[in-house]
Amino acid sequence: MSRLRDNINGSSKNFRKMLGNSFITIPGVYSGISALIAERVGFRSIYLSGSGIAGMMGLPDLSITTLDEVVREAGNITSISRLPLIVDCDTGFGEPLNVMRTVRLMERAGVAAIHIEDQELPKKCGHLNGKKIVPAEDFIAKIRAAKEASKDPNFSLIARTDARSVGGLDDAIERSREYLKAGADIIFTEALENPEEFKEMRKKVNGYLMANMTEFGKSPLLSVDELKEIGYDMVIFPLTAFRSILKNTEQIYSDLYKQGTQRNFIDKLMTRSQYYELIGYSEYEDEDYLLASRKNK
Ligand SMILES: C[C@](O)(C(=O)O)[C@H](CC(=O)O)C(=O)O
Ligand SMILES: [Mg+2]
Repeated sequence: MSRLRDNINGSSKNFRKMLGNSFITIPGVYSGISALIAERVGFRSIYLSGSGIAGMMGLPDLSITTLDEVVREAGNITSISRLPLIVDCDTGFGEPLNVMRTVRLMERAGVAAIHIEDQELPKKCGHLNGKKIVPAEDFIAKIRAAKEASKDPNFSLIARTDARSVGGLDDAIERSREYLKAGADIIFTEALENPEEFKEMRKKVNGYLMANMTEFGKSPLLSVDELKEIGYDMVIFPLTAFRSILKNTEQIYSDLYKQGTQRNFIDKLMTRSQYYELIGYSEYEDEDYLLASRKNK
C-alpha cells in the first residue's frame, strides 16, 4: 500500500474513539518524517506545534506564521501518516470569521483536532510572562464560530486557556467551564504551576482535559502515569523532539566543523538503509508504474 496516504475522513473519527476510552500521549512533530518516526515508535496521535513550525523556519513563536503555512505543513503530515493530527492554531489566525476559515481548511487537510487560545495578538508562548488575554465573551465568539464552520462531525475543537498566568487559577477554571458550555470539546489548561493546580482543574471542570508538558516552562514535568492518576485525558509533549534535534544538530555541525570528517561519529547517524526503510523507499519504487512498464518491456 502506498505511503502517500489519504487521511481525510478517518483520523478525526479515530481520535474521537480514543477520547475518554484511554489516556492519549501525543508527541510534537514538525514534518512528515518526524510523524513517521512517532508512528513507528507506537504513538497513536501526533501534535503539530506552533512553536515547532515557527522554529523549523527559524522564527519565534509570536504568531507570525500564517494560516497558509500551517495548513500546508498539516497537509504534508496527514498525507504521510494516518495518525490523528492535532494542530496548534494559535489564536485562530484572526477574529471569528478567520477562525471559520481556519476550521474549514484544517478539516480539508485531514486534521483531527485543532486548538485555539484566548490570548491577545501578538500571542506568546504560554509559559512566558507578559501575556495578555481577551475577554471571555470574545473567545466564546471564536468557539461558536469554529463549531458553526465545522462540517466534520468528528472534528474536535480544543479550547486553550492562558488565564492561569494572567487572572489566576479561578479565572482559568471559570473560563474552562464557559468554553465547554460554548461547545469546546476539550480544554487545554496552559501553564498550571504545580500538581495541585492540575488536581483542582480536574475537580472543578467537567470535560476532557489536555495537559502540556513542555520543557523549561512553568509546569512541573508530570509523567503520563501521574497525569492519568490525576484524571487528565491527554498530554502533549510539543517540543521534546524539536529541542533534541536542535541540540543534536548543533553537536554534529560543531564536530564536523572541527574534525572535517564524519568518520568519528558515523555511529550517531541513521544509516542509508535504516532511513530508506523508514521512509518506505522501495515501496515507492514498487508502485512506480513507469518503472514497472519499462521493466516489462
Ligand atoms: C504548546 C505550544 O503552544 C506550542 O506551540 O508547541 C507552546 C510550547 C512552548 O513554547 O513551550 C506553548 O506552551 O505555548
Ligand atoms: Mg503554540
